Order: sequence, then C-alpha cells, then structure tokens
Amino acid sequence: MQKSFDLKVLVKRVKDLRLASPQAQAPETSEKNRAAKTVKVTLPGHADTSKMSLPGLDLSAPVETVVSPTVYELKEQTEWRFEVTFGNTVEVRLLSGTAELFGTELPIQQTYTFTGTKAAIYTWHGCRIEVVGDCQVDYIAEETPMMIYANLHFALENLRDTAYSEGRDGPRVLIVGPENAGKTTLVKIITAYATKVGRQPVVVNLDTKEGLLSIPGTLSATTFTSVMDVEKGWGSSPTNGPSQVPVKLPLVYYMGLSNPEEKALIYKPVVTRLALSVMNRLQDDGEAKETGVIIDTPGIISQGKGGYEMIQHIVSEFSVSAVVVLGSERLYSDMLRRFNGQTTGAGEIIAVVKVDKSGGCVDRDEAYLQQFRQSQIREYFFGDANTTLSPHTQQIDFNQLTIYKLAEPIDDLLKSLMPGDVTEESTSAIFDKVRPSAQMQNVILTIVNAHPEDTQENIRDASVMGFIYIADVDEKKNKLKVLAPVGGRLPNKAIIWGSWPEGISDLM
Ligand SMILES: Nc1ncnc2c1ncn2[C@@H]1O[C@H](COP(=O)(O)OP(=O)(O)OP(=O)(O)O)[C@@H](O)[C@H]1O
Repeated sequence: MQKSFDLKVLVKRVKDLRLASPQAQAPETSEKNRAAKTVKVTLPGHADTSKMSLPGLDLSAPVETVVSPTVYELKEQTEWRFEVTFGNTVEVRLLSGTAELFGTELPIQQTYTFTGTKAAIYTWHGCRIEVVGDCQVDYIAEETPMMIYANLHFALENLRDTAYSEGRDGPRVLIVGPENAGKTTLVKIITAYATKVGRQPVVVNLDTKEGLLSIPGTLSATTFTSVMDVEKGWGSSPTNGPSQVPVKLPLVYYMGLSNPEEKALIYKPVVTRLALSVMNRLQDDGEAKETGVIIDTPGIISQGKGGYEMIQHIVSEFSVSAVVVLGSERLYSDMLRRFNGQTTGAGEIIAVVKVDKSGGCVDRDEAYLQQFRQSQIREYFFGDANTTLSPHTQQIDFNQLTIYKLAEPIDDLLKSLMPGDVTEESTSAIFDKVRPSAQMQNVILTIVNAHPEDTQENIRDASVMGFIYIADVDEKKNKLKVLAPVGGRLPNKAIIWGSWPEGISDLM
C-alpha cells in the first residue's frame, strides 16, 4: 500500500533534524576573529596605494578602520535574512545555539565569508550569531515556511521507507513554481535534510540559468553523499579544485540556451538522456535508489502551455512520483488537473502537493544574475578566494577545432511557406558546422564526449568533458587564443557553441 503524502502530521519529528553534521567539528577560529576587526579600506576616488610610493607623498600606508561586529540574538524558529553584493564581503559566525543555512547546519565558532549572496540563517531552537561587514539588506523574520519544508522532508522519508520495504525506487520529486519562488532553495533544504539523516539523494538541475556544480547553460545530476558548502551554495566539483567540503561528481549535459522553450529540439532529448543516466544510476546504487531523486526546474516552464508540455515530458522521463508546487495556486490547480490520479510506470499514484513560498525569496535583477553567472564561470577557470587554479592559455590553428553552433530556429513565416507537414524536427537542423570567426571572441565553448564527425544527435546527447574560453581570434593568421582549465593538447572531440552563457569580455 502506498502511504499518503501528508504534510501536517509530522511536526513533532523536527527535533530529529538536529543531528551532528560532519562540519560540526570545524576548528575554532583564532582569537583575533573574536575581537573587533581591523580591515584595510580604500578611500573613494583613490586607487589601492599600498604598492605605490611617490616622492614627497606618503601614499604607502593603507587607511585602517575598525569594524565592530554586530551580534544578533535569534529566537527559536526565526531566521536572519541577508543580502551581500558582489565585491563586498560579510563574515558570519555562530556563537551559541544551533543554526542552519538552507538546511546545512553551521558549526559553532566557524567563520563563513559571504559575497554576492542572498540567503537566510534559520534556527529551530534559538541562537546567537556574530556578523562583521555591511549587508545590503538584513533583517530578522519571524514567519517562515520552514516547518512545512521540514514536514515535506519527513513525508519523503515515509515514502522512502515504504518504497524500500516494497522493493521500489525512492520518490522522484519534481519542484515547480514561478521564477524566484524559492525552488532551488527548497531543493537545497530537502537535500541537506536527507543527507543529514544519512540518505544519498540524486539532485537534478534542469534550470540552465544557473549551474549546479557546473557553469550555466548545462543540465546536470549529482548524488549528494555529504554536506553542502555553506558559502558557495551547492559546493564544488573536481573541476573547481580542492575544497574543505567533500567534492561532488556531477554528470553534465550542455544545452547552450537560457530558455528551454526556445528550442525543444535540444531540451527534450537532453532531458531524456539525463533521465536515462539517472534512472540507471538508481539501479546500480542501492543508497540512491532508496533515497530517490529531487529535480529543480526553471521558472519559465511553470508559466503556461508550452512549459506544461515540458513538465509532462520531465514527469514521464524521470517517472516522477511527487510534484511539489511552490508559491502559485493557479499552477497547483493546473498540475492537479494534469496529474491527479495518474500513475507512474511502476504503478505509483503521482502526488501533487502545494507548499508556501518563503517571504524571504528575493527577485534578483538581471545585473545581479549576470554577475552570478560570471562568478560561476570565473570559478571554473580560476578557482575562488580559497582555491587558486592555474588555467592554461594556448594558440591554436582554426583547423584544430571542429565547432558546431546551435542552429537558429526557422521563423514562422518561412515555415508557413514550406510544403507538407512542418514540424520542428523536419525544419531545423540541430547544429551548423562553423569555421572560427571574430564573432567567437570572448565566448565559452563546450567540449563534449563525441567524435568531431559524429552525428548531430550523438553530439547533442554526449556528456560534457569541459569548457574552454576564446580569448582572441586572429582571422588573418587563422589562430585562436584559447583558455583551458588544463594544459596540453585539446582533445579531438566535437565542440559546441551555444548562445548561453553569454560571452565575458573581461575574464582574463
Ligand atoms: N528565506 C530566504 N531568505 C533570504 N533569501 C532567500 C530565502 N529563500 C530564498 N532566498 C533567495 O531568493 C532568491 C530566489 O530563490 P531561488 O533561487 O531558490 O528561487 P528559484 O525559484 O529557484 O528561482 P529561479 O526560478 O530563477 O530558478 C535566491 O537568491 C535565494 O537565495
């Protein structure tokens, strides 16, 4: 018998979430972190003068200022919400009590440094935190949907136990909702809670606007066996370099578009390919099979007809057994109408549940999102504040690369003039093979695990090997200046040029 998907009855089990996480043994920070901090600042209108020395002018001494830490006392079941701009840093330390950032527990006395972050530190039982630095916005919120999110976790735990006892796969959960409804945040929270109780969920990112352990423009899947990185969100993959938190190994596919509806001819087959790999993984990995899959989606597919077809496609490919609708009554009723009473291939009834959007969700403007994407790309090549990577630049001939550019969709007028039954498949090629050109300057290219002369379908369905950046194109000498994460010859593989993520002019 299938257990019901009930979000109300499990509140009492919240105390179970206070398990010691591996991070809880983090070393104490040094004494100097506890006192007021002395930081080096540069006065507006002045360059950093610490390395300059002009005769007669003493510009060598940096201006020092004392920043006093602020201590916040949080009552139980409240959260401190904060926003930090890019280029600014804020340090946060848990002084006493218990607290978590999107589900990941913070150890006492560990200092975390945030930049370009919008997040919240929640406490189930009350805590004191110390904050050093200027937040763009920060406040304490007393109303949060964390109890509902915890109950969602316990409802999933019930389904996992039932699935295990009946020899079935754990729940495959799809999170849908409008843009900025908190879908990714909810995925992080229920993933963190699952790993906290020893589960190993497979997390799938179908939102190409943000990368999960990869750069934007990709779809990926990763099994989470350990804690997430509090500062970076998801954490690091081996391509981001070593990390204090165990690195995760993502399986990545490239789509090269920000909006899946722009070219269903790419998105749907890549989703199918990823789903096949994930479902195979569940059969090979007992822990992942027991825990199941959590799928994040782009907000745009929750907006109406074309998007609903994508949702239908995802539900059938991943054999989704629970659809969680975040923050939209209308979407909830549309999903109920579409899936209520339907069963998965394995005969499970598809549950459709609605959960509240957090009042803390922030609408991110395009400038912030662009900086966020660029920071993900920068980190892929150069590492971050804690890890410095050494990418290599090399000059290569045009004919050393075989490049496939995503084909432009044929417009409706042209389609209407074409004879016969016109479908997207019959009118569009997937890629156009192109010769390097000046247009390619500053773009990111994707190397996939396919032979350069493979079929277009095989190239589209191949997993990603890595990314390169075109720093310069010399059309007279037929040469490209390429930045790659490692040195040596580029592999003889097909290379895809997509329109997403957009080029970066100042990467090097
Ligand atoms: N409780 C909270 N307090 C503060 N910030 C929050 C909270 N919940 C979410 N956020 C922030 O709000 C922003 C939007 O949330 P999130 O990325 O989870 O939404 P989304 O639905 O996945 O968005 P998209 O549709 O663009 O993928 C993020 O920057 C996230 O960190």
